[in-house]
Amino acid sequence: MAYGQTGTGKTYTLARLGEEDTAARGIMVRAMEDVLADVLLETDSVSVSYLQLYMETIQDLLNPTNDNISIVEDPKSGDVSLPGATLVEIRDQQSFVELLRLGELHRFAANTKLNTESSRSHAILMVHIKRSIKGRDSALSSENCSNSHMVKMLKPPIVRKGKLLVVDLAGSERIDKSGSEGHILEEAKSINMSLSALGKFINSQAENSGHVPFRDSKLTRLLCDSFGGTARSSLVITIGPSPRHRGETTSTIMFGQRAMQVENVLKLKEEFDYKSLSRRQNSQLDKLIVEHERQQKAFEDEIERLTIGEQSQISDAKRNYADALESSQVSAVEEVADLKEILQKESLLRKNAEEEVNNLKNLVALWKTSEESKNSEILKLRKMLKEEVSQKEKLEGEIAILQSQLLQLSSHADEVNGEKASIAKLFDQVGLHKILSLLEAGDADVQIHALKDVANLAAEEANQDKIVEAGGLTSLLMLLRTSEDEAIHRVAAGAIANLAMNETNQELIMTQGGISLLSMTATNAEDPQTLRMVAGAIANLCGNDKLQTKLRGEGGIKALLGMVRCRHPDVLAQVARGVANFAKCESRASSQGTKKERSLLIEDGALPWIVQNANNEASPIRRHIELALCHLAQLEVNTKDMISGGALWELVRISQDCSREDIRTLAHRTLISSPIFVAEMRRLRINY
Ligand SMILES: Nc1ncnc2c1ncn2[C@@H]1O[C@H](COP(=O)(O)OP(=O)(O)OP(=O)(O)O)[C@@H](O)[C@H]1O
Repeated sequence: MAYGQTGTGKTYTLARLGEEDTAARGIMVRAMEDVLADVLLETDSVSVSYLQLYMETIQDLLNPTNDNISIVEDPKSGDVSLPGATLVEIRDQQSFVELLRLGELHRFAANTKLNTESSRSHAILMVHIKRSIKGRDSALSSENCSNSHMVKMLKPPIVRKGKLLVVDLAGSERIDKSGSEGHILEEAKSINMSLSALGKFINSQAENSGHVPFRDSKLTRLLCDSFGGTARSSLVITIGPSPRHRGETTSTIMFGQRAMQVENVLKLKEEFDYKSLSRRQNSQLDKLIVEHERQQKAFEDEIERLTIGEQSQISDAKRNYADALESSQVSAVEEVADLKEILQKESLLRKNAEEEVNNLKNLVALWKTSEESKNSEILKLRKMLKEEVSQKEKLEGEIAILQSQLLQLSSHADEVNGEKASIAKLFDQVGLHKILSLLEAGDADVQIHALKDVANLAAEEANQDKIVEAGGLTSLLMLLRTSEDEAIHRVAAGAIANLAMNETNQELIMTQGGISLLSMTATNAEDPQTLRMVAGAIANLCGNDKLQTKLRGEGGIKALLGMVRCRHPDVLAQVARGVANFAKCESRASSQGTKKERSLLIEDGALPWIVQNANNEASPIRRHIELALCHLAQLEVNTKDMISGGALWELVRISQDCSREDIRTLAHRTLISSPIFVAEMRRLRINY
């Protein structure tokens, strides 16, 4: 606030704009520069009113038509405000300077109207500064919408306020000195009155008196919250250096001295910013509404989605239930049918079981009735058994005596070696049945002696039928089958060979499996005499026209030919005899027209051995083989094999060199009767 005599530089000090020279800037411009330098656009606001107080009337320098602005005092805080004054928000220094220029222009126009260069009014620049205090109400900016945050939002933000008054007081001068009168006088009185009231106001504050008379003028009413108290106050006093203004100067200095005694206690002014709170709450509410609508929409979508899913599941469950119900009904029907079938089977089984039980009951009854008769029969049988046992003991005694006699006779028979009279005597004395029964004796010596006797008996044709009828053949074959003694095999085979001379016996031997047993014995035997007996038996069988196929089929031919492994001439002679017998039968069958196939001997691979032994040194062998070749040559189907096997040369030799004339003739006749042999001999240039 500038106080001083008219024309001493108050306006110069406060209101100069200093546009051309920054050093000439007044306090108003400099103060605004300081304010704007600290302003934060986000939180702070700076707004300005520019007024003048003239004749106790407050006029708006920013809007001259607004010329009677009333003062409002807050009874609680004591704050003074001018709600009717134009309030312009300042963003930068330039706009403020423009505003000051506009205000000065209006003030200058008023002074001109009054025909004075002097300022006859108090010019008042009011700068309002507000700053929102952050941090204390940070919750208000939260985007969250929880209840706890909502509670915090009810607490309004704080706004810190400041007010700067720059007052260019009208000049103080003594009325008498200025010599004014009329309106000027009234004007001067008004100025003096207000300055006087200001002086009293300052005095009372300087003296710290309980009563501060600020209602005496509008100037003090305007300044009551800005000078002293909680405000910081600065007073510029201006004086005129001329001695003639000594009194004014003294008065001005004394005014200043009093003002210096005013004490002030600075206090921050803060208040709740309910407007900001309301704006923020509205904004927050809008966001909450949007969020709520979004969540509502999401909830409805989720409900719809779940409903669709549930409906799908319900329809699936219904369908599955229907399927399950249908399949369970089908399976139930099938199960009932199965159970019925099982029940029928069980009923049938039960019925059968009941019948079985009845049958068993009947059998038990029968058994009980027949038990007594059986018991008596058992007693009878036991009695018979007892008699049989005593009879058996008696017979065993007889057998022992006979065995003794037999041994004596047998040794005697061996001594006379083949005397038929002795054998016949034996036959008559002992009896065939008893001799055959000794074949089963446990004593090996008795057994072999009995066997030799049977073999000797079988050598005579008269005895053969009797031996067979008495079961001798069966016993002999049994010995081949069961005995492991080769001597027994040899004698038994000899006996069988003797019996095999008879055509009827030959068939019996075959029927009772004799071929297999003889073949088995031939395979296992090593002794040439055993082989000779076996070969002799088979050779006899080979002479039976009816048994050709069966003999060969049961392995008889192979067994016969297999025995040539033993090179003993007696064995080979029997083999050759068998081959000749077999070939003779085939030849006979061929001439009768019952055989047309190739010889079974050739089939079984006998030809090479026959050709090889056709000129054997041993005459029995050679003779049988020569006969065999002649018989084989009788079959036209054998000729090719015989030619390729070298038999033709042997036949030619036989027909020319054989010692027996009948064989020579047979060979010759055979050769010339075969066109194939004739053609081959011609091809080979054999001069025949
Ligand atoms: N320090 C100064 N240097 C130069 N000139 C000055 C100085 N102070 C004031 N003046 C000049 O004196 C004249 C009057 O000054 P100014 O108008 O500021 O006085 P005032 O105290 O405001 O007068 P009033 O009370 O009548 O309005 C002006 O022309 C001004 O330029």
